[in-house]
Amino acid sequence: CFSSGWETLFEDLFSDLCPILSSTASTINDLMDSYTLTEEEPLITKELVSESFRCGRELAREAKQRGNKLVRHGVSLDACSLSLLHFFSPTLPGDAKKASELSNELLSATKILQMKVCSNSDVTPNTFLSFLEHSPVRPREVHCKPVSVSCPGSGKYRSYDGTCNNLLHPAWGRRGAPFTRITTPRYADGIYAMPVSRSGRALPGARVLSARVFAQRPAAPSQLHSALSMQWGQLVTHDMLAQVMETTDEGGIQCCLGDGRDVLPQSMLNDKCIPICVTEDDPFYQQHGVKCLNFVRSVTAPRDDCSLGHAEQMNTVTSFLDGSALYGSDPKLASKLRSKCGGRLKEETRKNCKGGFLPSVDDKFAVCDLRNSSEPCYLAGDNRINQTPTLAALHTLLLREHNRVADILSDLNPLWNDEKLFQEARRIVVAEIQHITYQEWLPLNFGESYLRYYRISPTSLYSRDYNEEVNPGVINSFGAAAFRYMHTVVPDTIMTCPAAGQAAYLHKLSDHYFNPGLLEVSPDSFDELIRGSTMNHAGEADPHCSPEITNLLFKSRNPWGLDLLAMDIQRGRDHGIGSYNDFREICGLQRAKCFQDLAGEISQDRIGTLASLYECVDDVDLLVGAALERPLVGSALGPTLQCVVAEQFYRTRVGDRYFYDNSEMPHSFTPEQLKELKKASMARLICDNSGVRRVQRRAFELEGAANGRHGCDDYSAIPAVDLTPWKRPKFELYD
Ligand code: HEM
Ligand SMILES: [Ca+2]
Repeated sequence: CFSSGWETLFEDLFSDLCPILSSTASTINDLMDSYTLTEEEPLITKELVSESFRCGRELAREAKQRGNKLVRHGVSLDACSLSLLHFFSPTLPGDAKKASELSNELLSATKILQMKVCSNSDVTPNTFLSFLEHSPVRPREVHCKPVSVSCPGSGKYRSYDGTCNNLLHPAWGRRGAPFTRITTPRYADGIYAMPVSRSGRALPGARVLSARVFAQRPAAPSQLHSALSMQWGQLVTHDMLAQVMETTDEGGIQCCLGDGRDVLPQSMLNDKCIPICVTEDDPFYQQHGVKCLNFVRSVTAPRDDCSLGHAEQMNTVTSFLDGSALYGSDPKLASKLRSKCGGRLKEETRKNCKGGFLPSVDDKFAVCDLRNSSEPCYLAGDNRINQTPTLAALHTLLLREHNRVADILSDLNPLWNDEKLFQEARRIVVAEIQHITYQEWLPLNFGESYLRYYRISPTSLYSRDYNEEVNPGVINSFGAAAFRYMHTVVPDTIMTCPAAGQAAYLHKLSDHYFNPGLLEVSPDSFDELIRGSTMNHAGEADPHCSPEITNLLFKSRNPWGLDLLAMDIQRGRDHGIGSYNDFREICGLQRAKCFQDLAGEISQDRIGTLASLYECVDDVDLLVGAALERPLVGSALGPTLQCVVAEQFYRTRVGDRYFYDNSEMPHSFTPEQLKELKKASMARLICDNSGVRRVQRRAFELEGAANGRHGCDDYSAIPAVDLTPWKRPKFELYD
């Protein structure tokens, strides 16, 4: 198939996989020359698959070496670049890095095989990919780990990395798993190339969409939700998913000239770069002469069986809502976070402060944006911990809760050792996180009656809904599009409030990215920050965002920053998320044939905006189209986003064997214990773990006539979880 006209195939290959790899063309030529097919042979032979894999491996390795070489020649993010902050959080552990490299090899192999097969027959690229989905093709040379997960032990407690939750499919939901999908991906070549419009032309730029759709009006404050509700949402996100960007062995990848003046020339561009272009008439960036925002593709993961096929991105944390942001998603980090005494997590004490603080990270300047080394920078189970002070404060609250629970358990059962105390405290805190999320946070944000109707929130004391056929893995479109709509509720300020009745301070969010110093300005700072988040308004859930995130994200000391909404749109494309129309269809709405068909869900002026930006209704990105839908009653979301978000939280509950209210499992809580756990609330977490003494009963909602403040000692208003049911008979060590 490569004997005639294959030079043009290589042009395609290079533009899709490694656009600037022309230097390696000769290597590929040699490799391809060895391909010959006879009429009698089947279209995809074992030899052909092996050759494609060998060739794909070669290509991927050359691309990697080229990336490293570019860095050695000075194409790298400099130490004070704000784009570097975007890379602060994600670092890939060794095993994940290996998996990502294998995935790049498999993707290149798939591309080569596709080109080979399609140019040699009348098979279309899409038919080829459907064939691969239905009859997995796996190169013999590949060695896959996940298939060999073994599950020893009684399994009373969750593993750290999520393996063995599902005994039939022990790899489901694990750290490092590929995201799952509910629609066909929209890659231009069906495999990995960035999507284009129906006509084949480029889609509208992500920044143009962000500026025209999301930033065209100032964001309004919510009249119902407190900033704490937004913060819990981000914590839930960080528990369930983390995509990380590709890096070279030397560090973050640079795609723009240092000061954002332009995209790097092709010859200097890493093939994982997908920079966000800024137009000359940009309402904000034009005054700073910025034309390029650094952006890099997400790390991909091989399929569980290492077969060929389209790209699937890697979830680097456990998909379960299992406290992994607090405890870590891998045993090594989990062990580092433990004090190994009394079942406690490591904490640091501060002069004149009663409560503990998260431990300090080893290399503060590598992950925080500090002025000097005396400022705090924390270590937690999730490496995005230092992104904002309110996120760090919520982590601290949970750390304190774990240690509080461990201390009480230790008093109740003095013979329990560190391991038993730790695992039981972890089990209780994870149950509290699940309860607060499913009974308090989800209903408030997405509508109580809807969630009950679709059995997303459990209704009776125990539930018997665990289903081992339900994959708890995070759906790609949930993480790379739908749930990111909640970026619209990020307020532009952080509030600290000395005490009820005293004047509160508002701090600009953009002055505090990657610097959690606000927690420790004075001995009362932590309490002031927690009190402030219960009093500050979240943003309204409408398609308008704060400039603090659309112009000034991670700005550090610069006059401009990144644009989170543009990043969300670009990320959706990077992950090949299906179009808005694809999702309308699977969510039970009519597929629109023209823009006007959207009128049932989207107002006329917003349809006009979409039509002015996109060539064709099929081109509309999921996040952009769905964000413009009228919200459902009681929910922040319109029908399409609601469908994706609800599907995810259904899977997260029903696909988790350890979900806190599952009955009839060896690890189920007793009825007395479960009744206590169901008293957990955000307000009680605050009361038990901070110096805040008065708080509204429903802390995710602002204080109001129907949600007055109560003293923390008012246990009928803010019930406490009584841990007495965990007391075991004196001589029973472990059950
Ligand atoms: C101050 C508040 C927040 C900031 C600064 C922030 C920032 C970010 C950043 C920088 C990313 C990565 C973008 C990329 O590279 O693609 C991200 C991803 C994401 N955010 Fe937020 N976010 C905030 C709040 C929230 C909230 C409240 C939610 C939901 C309730 C949320 C949901 C998500 C989701 C689902 C992702 C994708 C995560 C992943 O794939 O790793 N974020 N956010
Ligand atoms: Ca998790």
